[in-house]
Amino acid sequence: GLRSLPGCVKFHLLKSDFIFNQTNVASVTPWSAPIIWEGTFDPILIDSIYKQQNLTIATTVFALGKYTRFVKDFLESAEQHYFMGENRSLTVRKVQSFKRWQDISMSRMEQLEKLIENELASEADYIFCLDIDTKFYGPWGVETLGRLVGVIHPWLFDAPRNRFTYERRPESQAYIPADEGDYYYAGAAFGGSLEDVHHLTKTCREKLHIDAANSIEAVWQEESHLNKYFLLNKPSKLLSPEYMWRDINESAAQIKVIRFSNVAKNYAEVRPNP
Ligand SMILES: CC(=O)N[C@H]1[C@@H](OP(=O)(O)OP(=O)(O)OC[C@H]2O[C@@H](n3ccc(=O)[nH]c3=O)[C@H](O)[C@@H]2O)O[C@H](CO)[C@H](O)[C@@H]1O
Ligand SMILES: [Mn+2]
Repeated sequence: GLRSLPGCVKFHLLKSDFIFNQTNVASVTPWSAPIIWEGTFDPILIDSIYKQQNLTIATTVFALGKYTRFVKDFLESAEQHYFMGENRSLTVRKVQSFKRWQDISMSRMEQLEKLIENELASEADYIFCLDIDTKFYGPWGVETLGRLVGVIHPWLFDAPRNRFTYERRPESQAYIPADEGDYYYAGAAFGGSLEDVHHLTKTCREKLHIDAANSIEAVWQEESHLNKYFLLNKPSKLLSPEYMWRDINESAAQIKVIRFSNVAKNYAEVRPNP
């Protein structure tokens, strides 16, 4: 039997298949936040834990101009894969639009900040803010919930840090120096508690306004500011690129399941400006 020695740690080996499925990807950040990949969680167990909490999850998408064409597939695929089997309701509202797609994309931060303040903070427990030129192909469930959640960008998940497309001009509020940064996060999906996402959107809105006043626009608009925010405010959970993939027809060895993906689009045709 085991002798109990002073200062001796007993290891309990809890062996279960799903823990050992995924071997070639990091499933934890250097600040000890989980990175969610297929095989790092038991969907049935985690469902049963969250079921008892009776949570409400708000999800926002913007569809302005020709991007309304993406709404149908987004919603129909969400019905099938996004928090499967739960009650849903849909609210549509008019928002201000802009002439440049960059302004539409960036303005989401301020619109979200106000929407959370005025309504969602009292109505939901968690929120996800997603791009509309997207579609669900696999399960997205309670394993994604956390205080502050970022998604690793599908183009840069296996790239070295020096290739990350952070804003590199010190004049911008989104500036990240060459030797800093943890991951490159997608602008197309982020989430968390209403309080944390409110702080995120408020901070990004403030920084976007300062940049605008200084006549500088970050290289990837609000995505650059989101990356700066996540550098200074570490996400409590990261989602792997399974949760924001490039295109359904592309593959990578690390991606066992595509859950949510960009839809291929003709940029010149769908956007109001280059
Ligand atoms: C995969 C990913 O991380 N995508 C990001 C990337 O390019 P994307 O090419 O994904 O940007 P995009 O053209 O999808 O625009 C972002 C979003 O703005 C909305 N929209 C845009 C234009 C328009 O005419 N009507 C409209 O409704 C719509 O919700 C769209 O999903 O960089 C953008 C900022 O540079 C955003 O951070 C996107 O989230
Ligand atoms: Mn997009």
